[in-house]
Amino acid sequence: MRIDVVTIFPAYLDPLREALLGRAVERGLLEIAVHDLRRWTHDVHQAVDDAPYGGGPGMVMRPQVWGEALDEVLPAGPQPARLVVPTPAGRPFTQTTARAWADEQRLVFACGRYEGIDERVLLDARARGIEVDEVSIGDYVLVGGEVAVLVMVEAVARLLPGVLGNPRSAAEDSFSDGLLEGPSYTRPETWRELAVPDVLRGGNHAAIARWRRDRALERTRDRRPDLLDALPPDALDAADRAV
Ligand SMILES: N#Cc1c(-c2ccc3ccn(Cc4ccc(CN5CCOCC5)cc4)c3c2)n[nH]c1N
Repeated sequence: MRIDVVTIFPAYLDPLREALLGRAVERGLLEIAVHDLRRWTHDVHQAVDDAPYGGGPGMVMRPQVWGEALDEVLPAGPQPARLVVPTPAGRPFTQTTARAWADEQRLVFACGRYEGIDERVLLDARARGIEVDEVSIGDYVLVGGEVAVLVMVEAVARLLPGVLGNPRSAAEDSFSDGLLEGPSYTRPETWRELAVPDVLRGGNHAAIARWRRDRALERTRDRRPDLLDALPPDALDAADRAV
């Protein structure tokens, strides 16, 4: 997979060169290119924004600059590419979204700032046959799209073959069975007079699996009852419903 990110703050994306993602790039499992949007300005001030038509708070990012940038980064023509535009007004970005995008050959992320990008940039991209997803990573307001891109790139990249050391991790993700994962423990057996639950120290794998599912059900019911409501009717058996 190749990922391109267009931003006026390229350094915000430096974390993509670190740790797991950095190693995946070094191993050729993933290509990441970050582009400074100001490269496509032509004025001495490198202006990327202007006042909004119709008035209102803040500034809007100019279509000309974005148009030239995306013409170069995401040229027209038959290519399987998806343009992702983070925005507070976007559809929710979820694990389902991440899984779908993990099958793409190319993802191009457009990081807005100010009050966002002139709508015509998205209309023009769609008119050029490009899939455009406007997505939000959560119900809170950020200052720009860069942090959202870090979140989304990590969520997608960890699903790519070979990126995670243990492929089971992605397969057994929290949300993979529709539930939050329960508590985890490691050595020592007792720490500050707090002991690891006995069941986890025994060898009864069926009992351990049952205990873990019970804790996941309890946690999901307590913290995310909406996930329980979204489960298919046959997702919970009698033992689950007894928790
Ligand atoms: N993903 C994601 C995000 C973002 C996000 C993503 C991309 C950009 C680009 C610019 N911004 C700043 C911004 C703030 C507020 C508003 C709304 N305005 C409407 C008029 O009244 C004032 C407020 C618009 C733009 C961004 C924020 N925030 N939260 C998420 N989950």
